Amino acid sequence: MEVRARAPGKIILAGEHAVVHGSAAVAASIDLYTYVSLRFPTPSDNHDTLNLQLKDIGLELSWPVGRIKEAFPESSGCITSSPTSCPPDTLKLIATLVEEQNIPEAKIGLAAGVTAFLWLYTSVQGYKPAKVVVNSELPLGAGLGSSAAFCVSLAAALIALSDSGNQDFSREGWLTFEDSQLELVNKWAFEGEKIIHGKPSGIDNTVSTYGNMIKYKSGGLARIKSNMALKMLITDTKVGRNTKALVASVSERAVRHPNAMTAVFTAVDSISNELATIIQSASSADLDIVEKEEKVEELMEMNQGLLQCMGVSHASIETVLRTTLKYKLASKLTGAGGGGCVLTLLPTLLSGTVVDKVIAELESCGFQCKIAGIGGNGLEICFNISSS
Ligand SMILES: Nc1ncnc2c1ncn2[C@@H]1O[C@H](COP(=O)(O)OP(=O)(O)OP(=O)(O)O)[C@@H](O)[C@H]1O
Ligand SMILES: C[C@@](O)(CCO)CC(=O)[O-]
Ligand SMILES: [Mg+2]
Repeated sequence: MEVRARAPGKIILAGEHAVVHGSAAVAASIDLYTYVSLRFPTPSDNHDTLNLQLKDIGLELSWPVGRIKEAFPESSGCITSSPTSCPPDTLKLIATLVEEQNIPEAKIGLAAGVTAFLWLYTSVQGYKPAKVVVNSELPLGAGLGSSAAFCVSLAAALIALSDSGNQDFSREGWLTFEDSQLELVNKWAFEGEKIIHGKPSGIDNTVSTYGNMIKYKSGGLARIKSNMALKMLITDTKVGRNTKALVASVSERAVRHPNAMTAVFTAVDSISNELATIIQSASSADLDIVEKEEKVEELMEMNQGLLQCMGVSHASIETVLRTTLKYKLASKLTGAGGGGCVLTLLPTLLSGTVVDKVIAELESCGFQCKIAGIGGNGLEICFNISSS
């Protein structure tokens, strides 16, 4: 028996970072997925290892289950239904298990993801031997929510094959979870995100779990029904960054300048709320659509200015902004910033020739552009009985 889970990445249209400090943010899923496959060996396989293959980085890690039990004997694998944070002592014990794998220095940023894997795996499945394979269509660490898609798809695969999973394995194709299970997956994924991000708001795992478009504020989620065909160009600056460090740097700035930063976060809150209202409002004529797009562009520019105030822009992001502005197009960073990806709104009436030109100019700077589908399905799972 094998289960596969897939969870989408995301773009944040407004409100990143400020959402960590209580402001509203607007996010949408994109049609790029992370896939996790989970398979338990049959008794005749005689395997007693937990094997993790991270295909995107060409890394295969393996732990004898006895070694995991010895390192942290308290995990029972029966707490599936009550997601809990990894206690600091356990985090240290897991860190030794990760260190023993001698992950190459160049890939050390991945250690947090592996730690999150071990916490989620042992919490839901205990010390069962298994083979877990991860691969993704998302760039890792580029602002498109790869960490959340990783945690959501992993939590879903683990829960689907847990004793309380209640799944009908004979159903075929990609399936959705029931609401109660989606909620459970989302909570476990949030615990994984805490290990990777330090202090996540929960927006990334929530939009990856539920898909579509959401407005999110301090744990509260409102689904948005878009009345606009938003077309976004996503430019990956290819400058690597780390969400945990960027989130921490904004918090430090907020401690140094509490009044100014509170004003910045309040302004972002208003931008996100206005953006959500515009996206949801009905439009009748072409003119109306143009007006709405112009407002969205202006709000994106204002949000970008405030992200600069927070200190999370980057020279590469500024290059994208300058380049797209030459074509009168508005852009903002998406996700944690510091490099990573930038969004540019492509208005409905923009000619294909202009789109081609702007992409060519951005790519001549060494950036990579794509137009992703926005607002599709969230988490889905698929069973493969024949591989038992
Ligand atoms: N497919 C994957 N395989 C292994 N590890 C992954 C994978 N996807 C994400 N990760 C883990 O997530 C980390 C990247 O998360 P990070 O939060 O820094 O960036 P992001 O989620 O892509 O961007 P953002 O949080 O700004 O949306 C990686 O270093 C790794 O630990
Ligand atoms: C930077 C941030 O706001 C979004 C990262 O995609 C962090 C978070 O909300 O967890
Ligand atoms: Mg992340």
